[in-house]
Amino acid sequence: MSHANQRRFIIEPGGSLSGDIRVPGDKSVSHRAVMLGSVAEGVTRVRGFLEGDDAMATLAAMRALGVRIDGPEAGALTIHGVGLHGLSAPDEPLDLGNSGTSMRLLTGLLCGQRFATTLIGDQSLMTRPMRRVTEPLGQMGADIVTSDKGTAPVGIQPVTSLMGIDYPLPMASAQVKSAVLLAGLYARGETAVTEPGITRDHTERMLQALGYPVEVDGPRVALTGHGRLTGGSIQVPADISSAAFFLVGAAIGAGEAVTLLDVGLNPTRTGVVEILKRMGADLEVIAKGDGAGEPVGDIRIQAASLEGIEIPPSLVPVAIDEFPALFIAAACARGETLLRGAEELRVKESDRIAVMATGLERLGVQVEALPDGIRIVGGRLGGGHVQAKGDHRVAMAFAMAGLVADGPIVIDGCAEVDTSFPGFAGLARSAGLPIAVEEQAG
Ligand SMILES: O=C(O)C1=C[C@@H](OP(=O)(O)O)[C@@H](O)[C@H](O)C1
Ligand SMILES: C=C(OP(=O)(O)O)C(=O)O
Repeated sequence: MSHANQRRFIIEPGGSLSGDIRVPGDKSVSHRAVMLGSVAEGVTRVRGFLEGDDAMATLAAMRALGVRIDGPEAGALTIHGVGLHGLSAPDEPLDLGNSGTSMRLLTGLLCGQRFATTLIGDQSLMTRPMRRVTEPLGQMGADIVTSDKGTAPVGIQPVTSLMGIDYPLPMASAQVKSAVLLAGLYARGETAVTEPGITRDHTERMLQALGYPVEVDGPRVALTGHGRLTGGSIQVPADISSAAFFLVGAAIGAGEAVTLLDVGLNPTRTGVVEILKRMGADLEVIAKGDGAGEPVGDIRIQAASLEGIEIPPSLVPVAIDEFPALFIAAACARGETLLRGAEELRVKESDRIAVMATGLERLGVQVEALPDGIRIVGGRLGGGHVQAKGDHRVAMAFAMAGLVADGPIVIDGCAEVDTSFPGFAGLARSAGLPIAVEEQAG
């Protein structure tokens, strides 16, 4: 899971994107499909599963917890669900690699079990904050230990029961919301979470799609423990967070139109579309329907001259993973772009404000990192050597900058791209990005 190898991307100038592009399956939906399919009764068939390291870490964890899962084969999985009470103790700590979603959601799912589990991860994951989940889960009666700093290893001790809580989320986090709701499946009475801003609602949608009643009342989501999930079919849409790199690449470049196919259009994820539109992007969304509670469609986009904007705070949580890509769009826009209220970016796989600001400066962009955001003044992008610091989204964002830079861009620390977007470089090359990959044994 952790990448001993170093990977470098080199992007030569002069590329442009065109054509139809199908990016891999949605990472958030893939995690939830494996977790919920595992604790459902009967068989769940998943299609479009993301075969990236993060979702594969969740899959390996559920197997280690005694669930039989066939596949993945070309994105197809068959999960032989064991029911809410059918998981068994793993033989060793569960290694969740680079994946915050796996660690936080599994802490919720596993804290009401009658066996102990330890969760670990790679260097980046072992520094990410876990108290945000252990605190509310502790209020429910869970027995969880972290390091003094509130980081992994997460040691979960068995308990005989959990109690429901009514929890106001202190930050807009779908991972915390989901962890509490998953623990709520094992709790007495009602478990409710109220969010301060809209966050992705895949957990709620998938619980409902598998027959578990969930009550949604504005920002409050509630469920009652000890019900049943029933296995079903889950079609995972293409990941809008992966599509975002191509949306930005097409918007800033000089190519023809690009169409991103069968992308998940859940309104809790489409902030990137709204922000690009506000910046003046020429894009069209073609809705196609709904698969297991998740809306899907195509997004067609072509180059346009972009304007800097002030990003409305309400769009921050619904575009949270797309900011590295959006910062590249801002660097190519006319005028200034200002992002505030996005302090969560500092606790992702890297400190995305600091790492992006440093890289943009390297490319000659005028940028000011703020405690909770960034100010970017658009202009010409030069070539240069930047560090992705092992952050997949930073690596892919800077790769797209290569479409407009006037010299080559060299990006180090790109191996983790495989966590969310295996095959990124090949797909980007076939769409028109002159990207070369160098692997070095680390
Ligand atoms: O629930 C999820 O699947 C995710 C929630 C977000 O994290 P936070 O809950 O920390 O905002 C997001 O950044 C992450 O990539 C995936
Ligand atoms: C923040 C991300 O993921 P996670 O929290 O699961 O590591 C991401 O994919 O951008």
